[in-house]
Amino acid sequence: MADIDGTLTDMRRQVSTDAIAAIRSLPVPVVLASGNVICFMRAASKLIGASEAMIAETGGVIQVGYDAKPSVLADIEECRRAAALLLKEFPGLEQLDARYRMSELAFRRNVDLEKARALLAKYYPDLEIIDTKFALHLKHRSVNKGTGLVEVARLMGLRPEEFAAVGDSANDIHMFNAAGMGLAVGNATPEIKEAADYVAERPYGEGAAEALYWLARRL
Ligand SMILES: O=C(O)COP(=O)(O)O
Ligand SMILES: [Mg+2]
Repeated sequence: MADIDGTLTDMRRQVSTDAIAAIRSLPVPVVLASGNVICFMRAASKLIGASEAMIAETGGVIQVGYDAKPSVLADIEECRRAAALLLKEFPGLEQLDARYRMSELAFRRNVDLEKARALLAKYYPDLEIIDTKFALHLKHRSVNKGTGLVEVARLMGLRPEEFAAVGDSANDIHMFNAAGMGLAVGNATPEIKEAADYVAERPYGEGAAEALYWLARRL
């Protein structure tokens, strides 16, 4: 399982050719797991050479098979109602690729996160806001990359513990917990490094390649 932004990419979201080469060299399928929308994931998986199983919208959407129908695992309507409240309270808040989202909503990181979280806790306790360092995600607490991994593993006929996960930030913690092994890139947050079995010395895609080659030596 590989996170995309901040793990295979740099902060400009440009993918690392080192990370792509490492993914293609692995003798096991690589499932991309991201906060990105499913149409982006489908194209990214194909171009990178990852498997046909994908986790999008931080576990809210999964798809196994490029031409399969995506499974939407959380109801976006409650997120829409909460977003209307947040947009009223924080007029500068900017939504990201709203048209393509099916289970959660994403925003640019230009809001007072603590105030937004306090408002959400009061009116929408089943929702949370996750900061990935690339975007804020307004999502159901019931789904995450860990629940996505459990479901994708089931569909692939594998156990979640048979997976290793590589990631960088807050929305990767549940997949670290569900997978058998967690690998952090050098730029990962302290929380992710703490939860990892291996912490790469190098950051971003170079760190992902380093971690994946370390993993390959143990397969
Ligand atoms: O969509 C984001 O904000 C981050 O995406 P990621 O899960 O690939 O890091
Ligand atoms: Mg990331």
